[in-house]
Amino acid sequence: MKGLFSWATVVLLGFVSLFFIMKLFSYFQPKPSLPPSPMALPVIGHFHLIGYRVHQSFHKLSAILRPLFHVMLGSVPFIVASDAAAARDILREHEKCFVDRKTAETITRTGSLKELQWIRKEEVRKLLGLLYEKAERRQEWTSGRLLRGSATTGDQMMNSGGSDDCHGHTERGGLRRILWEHRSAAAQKEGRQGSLQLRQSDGADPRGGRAARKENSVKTAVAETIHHLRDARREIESVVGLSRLVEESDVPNLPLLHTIVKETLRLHPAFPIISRHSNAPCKIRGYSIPPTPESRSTFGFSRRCSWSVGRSFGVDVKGQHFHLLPFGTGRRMCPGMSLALQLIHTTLANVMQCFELSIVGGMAEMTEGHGASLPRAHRLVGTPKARIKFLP
Ligand code: HEM
Repeated sequence: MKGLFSWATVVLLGFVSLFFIMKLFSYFQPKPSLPPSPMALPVIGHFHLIGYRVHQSFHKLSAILRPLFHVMLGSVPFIVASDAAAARDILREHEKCFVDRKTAETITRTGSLKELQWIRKEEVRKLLGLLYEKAERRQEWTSGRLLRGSATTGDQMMNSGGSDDCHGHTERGGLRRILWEHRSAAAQKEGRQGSLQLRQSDGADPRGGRAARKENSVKTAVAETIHHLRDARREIESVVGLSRLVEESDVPNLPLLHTIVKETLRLHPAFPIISRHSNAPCKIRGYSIPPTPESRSTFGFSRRCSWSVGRSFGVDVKGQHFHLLPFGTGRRMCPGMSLALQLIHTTLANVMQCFELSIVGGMAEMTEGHGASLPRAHRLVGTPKARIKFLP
């Protein structure tokens, strides 16, 4: 028993001295000067400061530590940029260091968007058909259930056009086929730019992720729009009239609709945190950023502008203005942006044109839920009343 006790003491002393020797070594190693951070706890780092809604936790920290700070998620440093200038430094000035992300490859070609317009039209009509049905039966509608169909359009476009299945459940359909055909050629190219781009996407289920993002944006836009329906509808009626449905080609002539969508993306970004890995050491604002996982939050700076119905506030959502980056920017920005914007605008315009929507309870509850694609915490439940009937 006595021998066992002395062995345990020797092992324990060994571990303690190893710990102190390692500490001593690390003390003399040159350290990168990371941006400031709040007080960290041993082992867990800053996990105790991060809540369910990670972007909101970053936003709170950025009120004290803006514009650039770091948090330790366990032993992993996360650099967070929380204003437009810092985001610009990272995403434009040092873009080459932050183009990395993990896993699956995806490809996009701008021409395909036009070719596959029929799918989007079909999906929007399906949604309108469902709403007409609900209106006739005087049933309530739940945004989640109604929009699930249209949210799969992106996925259909990725797949459709395959030789044996027009809705393309084959690996070589549609954009996926284009990806297949061009992957090897594109991989050999040095500059991966132009209308054909080789990209990587994050997440274990990228298709589910982007469908959810678009679906959430349409739902939130519907909820936001309900407050500004009358003006938006007047605009649609003066531009398109009452004899036909709004088409994609009408969208550029509907500035109020654009403002509503833009404001929705600003107030409720479908993707509030965009994370990139740094693939090379770089210096930003005097801080040394090591080649480790890095992240920035669009949340802090995307809510600065004020709601302005009726006029666009001169900021675009296509990655040019670092105040508002719902689709990211640069080489790794969202390749589904044009598709998502087309769908959000036309779906919203068609719903506004055809239906009078009222929300059960009177007001839309806009509290944020949690999840990477930021769903709303409460479902939007309402009652549709048909204004004009276009479908048979
Ligand atoms: C409202 C809808 C959407 C929003 C707000 C959105 C937002 C984003 C954002 C912020 C990124 C990261 C960009 C960056 O790091 O700079 C991204 C990446 C991506 N998005 Fe979207 N997205 C939407 C819809 C879609 C759709 C419909 C598709 C496909 C059909 C799509 C496909 C992708 C892919 C493949 C990536 C990864 C790109 C890469 O890593 O290079 N997204 N998206």
